[in-house]
Amino acid sequence: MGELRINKEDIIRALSTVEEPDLKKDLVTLNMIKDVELGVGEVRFTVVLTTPACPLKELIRQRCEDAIHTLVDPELRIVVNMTADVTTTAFGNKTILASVKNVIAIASGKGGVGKSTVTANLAIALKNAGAQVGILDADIYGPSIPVMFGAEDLQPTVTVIDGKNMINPILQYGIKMISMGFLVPADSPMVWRGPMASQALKQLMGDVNWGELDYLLIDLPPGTGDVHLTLVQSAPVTGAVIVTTPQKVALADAKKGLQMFMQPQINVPVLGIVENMAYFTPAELPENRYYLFGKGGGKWLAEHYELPFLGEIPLVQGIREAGDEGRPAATYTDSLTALAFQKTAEALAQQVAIRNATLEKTKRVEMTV
Ligand SMILES: Nc1ncnc2c1ncn2[C@@H]1O[C@H](COP(=O)(O)OP(=O)(O)OP(=O)(O)O)[C@@H](O)[C@H]1O
Repeated sequence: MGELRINKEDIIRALSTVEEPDLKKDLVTLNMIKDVELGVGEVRFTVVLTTPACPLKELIRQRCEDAIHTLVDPELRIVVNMTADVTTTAFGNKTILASVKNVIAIASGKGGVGKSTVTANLAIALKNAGAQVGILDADIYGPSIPVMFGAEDLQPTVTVIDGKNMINPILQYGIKMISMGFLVPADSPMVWRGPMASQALKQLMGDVNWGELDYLLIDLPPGTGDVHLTLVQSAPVTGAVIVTTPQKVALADAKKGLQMFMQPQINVPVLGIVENMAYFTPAELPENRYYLFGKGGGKWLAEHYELPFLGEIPLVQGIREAGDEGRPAATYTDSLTALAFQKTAEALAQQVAIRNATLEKTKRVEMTV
């Protein structure tokens, strides 16, 4: 114990044998170990993860403890403080969304597959893990985020910053949010809404006082259209998530959605697929699963395109009711539904971290068309 005269270098050497399972480098090389302090019979240090929603948190902690016990002293008391500093590749000469670390587009090919529901609940799950999260509801054809968060009667306020009018996002359940619904009248004709939508999206990215965010989730309209192009042309998008149901028709449209992001001129990494309404589970029989829309379609799509499968969300009455009540299901943290969203959010945060560690910086898409 104390008389072995352990020093900080011994601890660092031991921790440099612990590999970050996703990033495939050791924790010391990745600069994830901070504040090593030795006391009598005890060592304390901090592990700075790449996301607070890291699904490997406990595994990493265990491996650190094992390495020190094996290589330094089997008796040493170890106190590991796990924190996170969310990574980004978007900083630099970025002017739009300058304080947002990761812009994540949530898309679906087909309408009504639950894209907004998934966006709302992933945001809550990421926030519950400790991240700073915002939602930009860019779904011009049915901006449902305000209703899902019970915010439909709220109006954003404006603050003047450096002589410029900035819109303050609405804060509900710890999520900063803004919606197209606040800017584009829902009853305006479709032909107007198209060009207005692109303009409004630029405004919602550029003129909103977002503050510092780890993740900004953009709820896109279904399909592939002007709003999608405006997004990738105006802001560096970290990656896209495709939401689908297991149904054949939804999968066919989901393919179109993901192919759009994968086009060489657009080249936004697809972070993964979420399968919503994967199976029906009655509240009174949570063990029973009924595959109403077919089984495993989302997983198949992910495998086919060699993309990560982020998770499956059951079809449950509670999710629909929570959405209608204005309080997303993931806020009821002890439910099975919240667990499904938590797992999916962790898988998403993990893919963002891997993407930031391995791929090149996000760029705005330059297009001449
Ligand atoms: N897993 C689920 N379980 C139960 N109901 C769900 C689930 N996912 C979505 N819903 C319900 O399905 C309806 C459509 O969902 P949502 O509005 O999220 O879809 P969307 O894909 O965003 O639609 P849009 O085409 O309007 O953009 C909503 O009433 C929602 O509450």
